[in-house]
Amino acid sequence: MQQLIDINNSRKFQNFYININIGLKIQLIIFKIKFAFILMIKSLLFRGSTFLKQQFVFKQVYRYSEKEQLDFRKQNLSQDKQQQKQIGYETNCMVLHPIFFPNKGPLMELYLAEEAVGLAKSLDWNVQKGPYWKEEYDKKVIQLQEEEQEEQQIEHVEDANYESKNKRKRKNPKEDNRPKLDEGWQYFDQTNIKDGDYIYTHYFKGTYYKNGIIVDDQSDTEDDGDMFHEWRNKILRESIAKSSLIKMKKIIGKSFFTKGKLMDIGIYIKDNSIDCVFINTELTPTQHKNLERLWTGIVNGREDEVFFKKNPMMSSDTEAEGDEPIQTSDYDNSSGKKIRVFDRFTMILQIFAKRAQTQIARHQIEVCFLNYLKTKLQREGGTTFNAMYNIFKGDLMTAQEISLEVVSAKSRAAKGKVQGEGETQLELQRRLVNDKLSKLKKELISLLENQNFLREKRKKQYNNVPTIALIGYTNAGKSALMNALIKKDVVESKDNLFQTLSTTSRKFKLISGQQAIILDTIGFITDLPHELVDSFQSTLMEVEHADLVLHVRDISHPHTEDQKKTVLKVLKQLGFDQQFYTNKMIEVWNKMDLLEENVDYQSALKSDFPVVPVSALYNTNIKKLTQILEQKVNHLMNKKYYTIVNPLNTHEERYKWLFANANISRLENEMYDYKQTKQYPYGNVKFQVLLDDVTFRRFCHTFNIQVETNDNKKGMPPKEWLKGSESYFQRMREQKEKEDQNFLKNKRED
Ligand SMILES: Nc1nc2c(ncn2[C@@H]2O[C@H](COP(=O)(O)OP(=O)(O)OP(=O)(O)O)[C@@H](O)[C@H]2O)c(=O)[nH]1
Ligand SMILES: [Mg+2]
Repeated sequence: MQQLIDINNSRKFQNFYININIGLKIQLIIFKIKFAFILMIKSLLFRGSTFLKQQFVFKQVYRYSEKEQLDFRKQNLSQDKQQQKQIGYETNCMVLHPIFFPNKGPLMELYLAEEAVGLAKSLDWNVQKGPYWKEEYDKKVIQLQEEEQEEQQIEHVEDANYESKNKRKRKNPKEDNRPKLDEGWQYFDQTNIKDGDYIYTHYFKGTYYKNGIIVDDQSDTEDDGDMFHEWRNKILRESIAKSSLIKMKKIIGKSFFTKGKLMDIGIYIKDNSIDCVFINTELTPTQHKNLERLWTGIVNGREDEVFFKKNPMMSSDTEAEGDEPIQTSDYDNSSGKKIRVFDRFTMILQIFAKRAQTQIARHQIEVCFLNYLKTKLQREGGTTFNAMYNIFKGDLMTAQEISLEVVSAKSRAAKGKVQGEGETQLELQRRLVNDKLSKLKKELISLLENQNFLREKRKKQYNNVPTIALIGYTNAGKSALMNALIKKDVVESKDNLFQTLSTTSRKFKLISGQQAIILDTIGFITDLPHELVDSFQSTLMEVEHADLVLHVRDISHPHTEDQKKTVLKVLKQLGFDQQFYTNKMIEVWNKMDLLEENVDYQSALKSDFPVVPVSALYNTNIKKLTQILEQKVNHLMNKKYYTIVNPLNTHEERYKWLFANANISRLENEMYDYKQTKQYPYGNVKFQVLLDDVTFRRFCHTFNIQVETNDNKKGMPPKEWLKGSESYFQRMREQKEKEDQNFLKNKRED
């Protein structure tokens, strides 16, 4: 029994034991599952929180509304200005123009140096004289100038009276020996200016009245009238440019300059309290970084730490012993004054970033900046971003955004909150740059599509309104010419490189009263960094669709021919074909008032393109230019004067149709005849009207009317223009014939 009981007990116990065992196992499994679940939830929560945090930070970075984005630059600009005023701080810049072998010739190099000074002035910086004054170089320039003068004198000896005649002519304009000009053309003469003309001068704008100018208050800006401004004073400007020339016998890979030059410049920077150095070439990221570090070191009295003996391990075939400055690894550059270095790209991009107003222009510049930053980050690494951020922080949204995000990521990492993500700072920067780049590119495409759509719509709506685009080298006077043509001060014209950055369009009336649209565009420059060519392309898209293109040239500029070549080269780079130039282009020779000799009209008219010499500042030949525009536009759009006879009873209806559908503002030579005839029982009206043939046919079709056409040659282009394009086609024909002959000859020889 006991056994039984025992057995029972043991069974019970066994059962009990088994039950417990199973329960425990189940509980253990449940516990394990619970544990795993908790772990999963925990990790999910953790990941979620970091994700949320990222999202939050991301949102925090993109917290700017559209309006705030647009206001962003304005705020920064005003803050910068206030800060500058408070501490009386202005940027002291030194320009260096390196001359490599083979150089472009002394005069050209000097001109490029002058242009570099102009770029620095465009940012309103004080430009200091550079440390290099090469007498030998200067002598060459003088020698060349003397040679030129001698050549001119030899030419003039042939006409012994030339000089004296010329002097007399200038003293007494009444006794005019200059060749007579065709009707409408003018020599530049202050006496051409009439009361009521609107005048633009370097220092103010206003209406000419009784030998004086009534100054336009609005034009009287803060810095106007500063005659001692180094950029406006030609002699000062030239001397600064000359002192900035540096002959480069060799280029050092790491630091660009040799050790000796680096020391010289560094000491000069220190002695002259210079804040930044603009080197007019493209620097590699390493050169850029090293130059900043080395000069900052010298300025802060740590030159001994900056240089030490050449490292024997570093071999170099091309560089002389001791030329390469090598930085000590523990060299600390964080305290003291910081010297900034800019190259051509960072300089031009800065100007663009400061000036761009429209949303498209701002997007283009941000994209350009990010593309540049991307390649720099790839080649150099994390520290590049700080250097770039310092330059662009006030002007570019993306620079600000990336910096904010990097800083917040750093602080998160410092608190140990996002450990394990495994993303280094450089990777984070690269990711951010790529993300923002693709986002901005998408936005830019949609903005451009929208612009295209609007342009097409406008084109359909105003299909008979001609578009005239102004293009040309920067500072040639495009904006001044636009103001002169419209007779209003609509765009800012200043003695600054890249004053205009985005395309501005305005309507104005041609001589016949027909409306035209005029476009002011961004100026071109020699050696435009290739990264910026893309942003030029979309800015100039409007030009491609223009009916007529005015190439505005500063004809008084000593390098006007080089500037012309640059403009044509950039146009070619941008994909404009030869057809574009031969059919649409007129050359406007601006600033003729600054020429020492009068324009030789006969030779001007022999040029390949039709030429119109003007002075936008003094309104010389502006009226003639509008006449020429009218003629050329009429020719290109096939517009003619039609003489139309309307029966009097239907005249009102047809008259209204013409005003609504044709681009006209008046009927010409209207003659009412009230005589009742068989053909016109209520009398008739005869008039002339300027129409393109499509509108004319539409008019005939709508009213089923009889017309007499009278080609009175008002809309025909001057003969010289046809000559211009003829000579081009002639040349092309000759070239083709030559090629054919060569081809045949080669074949025969074979
Ligand atoms: N003497 C003289 N100066 C002129 C004439 N036309 C323009 N200028 C001056 O040339 C400078 C540049 O003129 P802008 O109209 O700004 O030139 P731009 O081609 O629009 O220049 P960007 O917009 O910078 O490309 C200004 O200081 C003008 O006053 C002219 O016919 N004669
Ligand atoms: Mg302009």
